[in-house]
Amino acid sequence: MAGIDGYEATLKILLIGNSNVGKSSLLLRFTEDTFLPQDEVAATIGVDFKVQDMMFEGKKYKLTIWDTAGQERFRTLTSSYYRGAQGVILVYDVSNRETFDQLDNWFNELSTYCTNKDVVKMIVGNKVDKEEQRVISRKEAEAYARKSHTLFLECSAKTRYGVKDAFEELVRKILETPSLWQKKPSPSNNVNVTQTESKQDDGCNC
Ligand SMILES: Nc1nc2c(ncn2[C@@H]2O[C@H](COP(=O)(O)OP(=O)(O)OP(=O)(O)O)[C@@H](O)[C@H]2O)c(=O)[nH]1
Repeated sequence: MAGIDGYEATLKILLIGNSNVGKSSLLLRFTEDTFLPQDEVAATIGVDFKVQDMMFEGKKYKLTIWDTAGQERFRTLTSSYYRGAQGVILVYDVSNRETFDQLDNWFNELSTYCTNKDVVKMIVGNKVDKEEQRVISRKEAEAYARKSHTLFLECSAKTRYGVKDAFEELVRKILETPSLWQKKPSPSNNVNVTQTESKQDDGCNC
C-alpha cells in the first residue's frame, strides 16, 4: 500500500567507480535524458544526488541516486554515502582497462562501508559507443561479474543505450529483496512498505 505521499517506497542507489568513467553522465541521462559535451562536464566534488520517480509494475517509487566523486581527493565522508544504500552501481569505462581493473578496489570499499549483505550490486560498462577503442570485451566483464555474484550491463550515457535498463534492473532486484526496503512492522504500525529518507536508515545496516 502506498504512503500518503503516493510512493510505495524510497530507494537509495549509489554510483561509484573511477573518475571519468561517466557516473555523472549516466545520472544526467537517466534523470534528464541529456548528455553534456566534454567541455561542459565538471568533475564531481564530494557527492551529488538527484531524485527521480520510477513507475514499476503500476506502483510509484522514489529513487534517490547518489553520484560520488571518482577522484580520491574529492572523496570525503565516504562511509556516509553508503549509509542506507539498497543498490550500488559500479561503473567502468569499456575503453579504459585501468577503470575495469580497479573494480576490485571499489568492491573492497563497498564491503568496508556497506555491511548489509543483501545490498544489490551491479557492474556497468559505460561508453560502448566507443566501439573502436573498446579494450574490455563483454565476455571478460560478464565472467568477472559472474565471479563477483553481481548484475552486469553495458551502456552508453552518450547514446542512451542500456541506461534505463540498468536502473530498472537494479530496482527490480531491490524490490525482489524485501529485507532491503520493507520496514519491519511495529506493534503501533502495521503499514510496512512506506519509508521516508530518514526512516530508511533505521532499517538498514549500511
Ligand atoms: N563517448 C562517451 N563519453 C562519455 C560517456 N559518458 C561519459 N562520457 C564522457 O566522459 C567524461 C567523464 O564523464 P563524467 O560523467 O564526468 O564522469 P564521472 O565518472 O562522473 O567523473 P568524476 O565526477 O570525476 O568521478 C566526460 O567528458 C563525458 O562527456 C559515454 O557513454 N560515451
